Amino acid sequence: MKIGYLGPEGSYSYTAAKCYAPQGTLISMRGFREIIQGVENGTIEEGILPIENSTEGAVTQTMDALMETVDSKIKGELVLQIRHNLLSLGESIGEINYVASHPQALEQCREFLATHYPHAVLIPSESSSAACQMIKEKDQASAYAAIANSWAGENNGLKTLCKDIQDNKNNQTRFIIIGIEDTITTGNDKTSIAFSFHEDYPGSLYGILREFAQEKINLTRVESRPAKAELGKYIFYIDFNGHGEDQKCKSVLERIRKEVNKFKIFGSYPIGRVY
Ligand SMILES: O=C(O)C(=O)Cc1ccccc1
Repeated sequence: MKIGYLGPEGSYSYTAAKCYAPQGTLISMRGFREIIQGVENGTIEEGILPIENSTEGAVTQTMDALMETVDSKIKGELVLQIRHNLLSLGESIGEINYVASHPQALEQCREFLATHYPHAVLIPSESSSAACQMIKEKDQASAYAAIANSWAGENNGLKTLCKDIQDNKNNQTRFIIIGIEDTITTGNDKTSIAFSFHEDYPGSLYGILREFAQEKINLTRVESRPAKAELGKYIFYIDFNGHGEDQKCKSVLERIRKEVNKFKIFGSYPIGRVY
């Protein structure tokens, strides 16, 4: 099984992919869009993408990329406990002037950085492990630090200057697995959908939420994202307990489809575990 992840090796996505498929063939990729495209054109069978974090909320790049999927669906999920470390080729904490990592990781360590490195220049990178590779090649490498896991650091000859620097000790990221095939009901599933309204009217969103309430279907996540057409237009994202093929969910989805303008079912999948 070929599984695409945001590489290079040692990223948090790599760790998540290892947890999901210890025997899988992991393929390093450069971005979330490439992973989805890879699944859709068959160069990889599955892809793993971070979708939300307990501190920072939605991974908006993934949310937006999901709206563009054609054949691929969410087929699974897992939650990864994430501990960030400050890594450098140098050994002195005081010398650091630049801190590089994936924007999500920089955000999750915002207070730590503001307290200890208020003057450091933050360098957003493609991934935490790409940041490790990049800083070790700098001329004044001891002025650079990366935020990543220690394994990514060791892989690049970096030392761990500071451990557990995430602002919230219980820092968890949920990853989704995308693939092409439909899943079957397991009895412990979740479904992800998105929709938008043609026009704004009182009670539009309430009407949708009421459908779930009436069937006693539990919502596990509600998000909105700009529709990117004009200010004030949104796409709503909802995750709920149940599989789209369960009779109760199926009839709710059919009713919702009639009430909204754009409607997309991202997939139904077994509720994931925490690693
Ligand atoms: O940069 C990485 O290592 C990633 O896999 C993206 C990411 C960053 C921070 C938390 C979860 C995923």
